[in-house]
Amino acid sequence: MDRTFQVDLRGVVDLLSNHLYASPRVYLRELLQNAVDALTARTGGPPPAVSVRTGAGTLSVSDNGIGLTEAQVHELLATIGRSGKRDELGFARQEFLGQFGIGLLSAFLVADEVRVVTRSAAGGPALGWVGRADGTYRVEPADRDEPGSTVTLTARHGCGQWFAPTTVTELARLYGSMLPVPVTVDGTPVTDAGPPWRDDDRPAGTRRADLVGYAQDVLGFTPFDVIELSVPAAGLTGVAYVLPFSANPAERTRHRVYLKRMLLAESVDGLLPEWAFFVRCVVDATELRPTASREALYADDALAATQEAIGAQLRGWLVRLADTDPDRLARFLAVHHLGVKALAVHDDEMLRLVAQWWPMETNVGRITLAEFAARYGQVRYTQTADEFRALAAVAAAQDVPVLNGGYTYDAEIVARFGALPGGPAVRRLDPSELATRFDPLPAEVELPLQEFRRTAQRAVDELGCEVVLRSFEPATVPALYLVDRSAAHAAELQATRAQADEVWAGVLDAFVKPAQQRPQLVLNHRNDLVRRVCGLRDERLAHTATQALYGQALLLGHHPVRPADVVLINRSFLGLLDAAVPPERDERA
Ligand SMILES: Nc1ncnc2c1ncn2[C@@H]1O[C@H](COP(=O)(O)OP(=O)(O)OP(=O)(O)O)[C@@H](O)[C@H]1O
Repeated sequence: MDRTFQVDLRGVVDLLSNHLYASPRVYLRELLQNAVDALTARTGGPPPAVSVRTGAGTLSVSDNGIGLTEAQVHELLATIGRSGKRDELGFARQEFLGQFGIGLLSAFLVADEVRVVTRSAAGGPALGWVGRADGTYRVEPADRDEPGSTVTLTARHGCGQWFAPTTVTELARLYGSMLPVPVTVDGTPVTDAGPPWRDDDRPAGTRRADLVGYAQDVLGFTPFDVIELSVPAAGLTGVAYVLPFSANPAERTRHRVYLKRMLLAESVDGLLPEWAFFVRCVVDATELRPTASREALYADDALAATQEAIGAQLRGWLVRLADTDPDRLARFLAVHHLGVKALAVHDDEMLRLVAQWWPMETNVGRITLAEFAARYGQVRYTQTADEFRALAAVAAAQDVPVLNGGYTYDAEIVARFGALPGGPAVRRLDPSELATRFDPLPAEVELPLQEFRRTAQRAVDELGCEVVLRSFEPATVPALYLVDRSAAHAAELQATRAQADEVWAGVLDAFVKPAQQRPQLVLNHRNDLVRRVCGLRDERLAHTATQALYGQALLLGHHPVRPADVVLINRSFLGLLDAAVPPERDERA
């Protein structure tokens, strides 16, 4: 014989209270929702109304909706998981908020007893249904003249705070302020005229002021701008508020979502594409599905399509702003450039927007990528901010414009900009290419310095570096340490090899090709100090001074400092100190 499952209601209530819902406060939402659904189901009745009343340890929600017949009371109220809001095939019916057939159970989060007095609009007598948290119920005759239902809860011991009039009013307003039927709590209306973005005959200025006012009251900020959203396929309308402050890109922004005008939750995830962290949305949708807890959106194709559609509308706003109000766009970018740049890494249109409007750091001032390309034809950039700091001034003096690609996304954006059809030639600055622009010394200056050059070379030989004497601007820079990129790569391999075991070192050897060029220590003969060092007669001091110049150039360029470099920097520092401090006086003299 087939038997049916038995359900232990205490277990189910525990499941709901501790695992499904985040807070018992949802009980009021479920009651309001049932009342609204009952009104939706009734056609041709009196004007719909929902009234919530608070009493001593009780709360009741009345509607003049469709009501229930005796058969429905047994079938729908007393059967967990049975809902009158599904069609013959068992699908959730579009027009209703409820669908799972478990919402009423949430009343047991705060009450031991739930009493429903109902009279069906289809006729028949009024009935009372009393359900208890222990899983028993009874049906009894009751008094009620008009069709509709009143659900009354009696507070469980210790749950009185959920029945306090101020709490009830607050919750009713939170969940129900946008509902399409009037709701009152103890006679006071809690429903507004509808969503602030509704289409009605308000003058445009008033409508805008309402939208801004809503953000101020409910979200707590004055938006930079308000973008109206509409995604017909999801039955979605609403607004995206552009944040007036910068948001953390790693933190997903959460949005206030209403489903059929009932608040789903105040911080819903997954409504917008990840890059859109510069807005907070408030939306109402009819075609998106809630999860069973009704606190999040169900991640299905409809949600994915909605995400994409909202993303497109935000992009559209940005593009329009660029076309119509560049000053405002500049102000927007000053706050939200990270988000837009993150987008530009994948999206050509945003890439053009950033290139055209976002001023980047260069050694010819802050200018946009587009202007930089237009002015100089080709775009040279550094991969890191350190590299930029070390070389910007020297490159500028050689008339080599360089852009700092060290900020988040900038190097990627520059490289992608070059790859656009018709984009400029783009290349990473190769430091060794700067050296080719430095002036060689005239023969009559160079020749007498041969001896010094050999001494200097010996001083840094063990570090694999080549000493070069040149003359360049700015004269304030005494020495530059320049590594061309293939040399930098070879140096890294060498360092790894030194730490690797034999077998691994053998493998690495296969990759170590002779570097085309060793790193260069370029001494600037235009610099006064360097000229004096070149003229030193004392070979030991010249040796130490060269090592000191090497250390200074290494540190200034933020180059990696190896153990051998540390030893040398130390030695040269002490050596110079030794030369500078007068010797101890001989007391006997
Ligand atoms: N105020 C009411 N008027 C008429 N019928 C009601 C009322 N409240 C509950 N019902 C009936 O009881 C059924 C069960 O309600 P319950 O809230 O448990 O589930 P639901 O609203 O169908 O779905 P969900 O779990 O998604 O809320 C409803 O489908 C509805 O038919």
